[in-house]
Amino acid sequence: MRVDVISIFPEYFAPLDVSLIGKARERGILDVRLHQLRDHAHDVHRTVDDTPYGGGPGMVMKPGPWGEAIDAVLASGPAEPPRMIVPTPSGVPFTQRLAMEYAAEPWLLFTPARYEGIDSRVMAEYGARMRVDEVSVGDYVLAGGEVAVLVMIEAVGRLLPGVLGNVNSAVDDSFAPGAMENLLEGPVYTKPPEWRGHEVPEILLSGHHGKIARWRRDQALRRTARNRPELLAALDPESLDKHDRRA
Ligand SMILES: COc1cccc(COC(=O)c2cn[nH]c2)c1
Repeated sequence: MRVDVISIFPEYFAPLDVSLIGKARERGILDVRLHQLRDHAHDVHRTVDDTPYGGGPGMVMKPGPWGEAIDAVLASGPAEPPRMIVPTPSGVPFTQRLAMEYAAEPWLLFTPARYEGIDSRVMAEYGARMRVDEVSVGDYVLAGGEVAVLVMIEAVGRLLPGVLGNVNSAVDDSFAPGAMENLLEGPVYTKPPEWRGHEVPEILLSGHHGKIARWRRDQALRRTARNRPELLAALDPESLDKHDRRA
């Protein structure tokens, strides 16, 4: 997969050189290319923002530099354009399902904004010839979209074949489509069996896989009911068996 990122702070993406994503890049599974937006702002101050039409606080990112930067990326790749992803609080929610959809794409282009956002004509211009998604990683406002891009690249990158050692861990993710979809992960434990007076739940040491699966599902239901009750409401009642209703 090829991933292009245009930003005025390319140094924000240094974390993509380490760990899981770093290794995926070394192994050629992921090809991440960073571009400095200011290289496409040609005034003496390399200005990328200006005051908003219609007034209001803050600054808006100018269309000119973005247009030139995006054109340069498109010209450097295959004829089939990338999916363009604009991180914004005003976007559709970024979910595991969307991460899986992106993981199937050959080419992604991330355009993280600073200030109050990008002149809307940029999305209109490119939306005419490719998929442009405005995506939110949460209901809060960041100073810029760079951190949101790191979140999405990590969530997508870990799904690429060969990136995660244990392929099951991605399939078993909470929020991954399937039996446990929309349930939060329950508690996890490892050695030692007793730590500072805290014991590991007996059931997990029993080797009885049926009971262990049942216990884990109960724990997932309890945690979901406590932390994300709205996810339970979304659960299809059919997917809850008679045991669940008791939990
Ligand atoms: C494109 O317009 C804007 C405007 C304001 C901030 C940002 C940066 O993104 C976020 O703050 C964000 C992304 N998901 N959740 C929060 C982009």
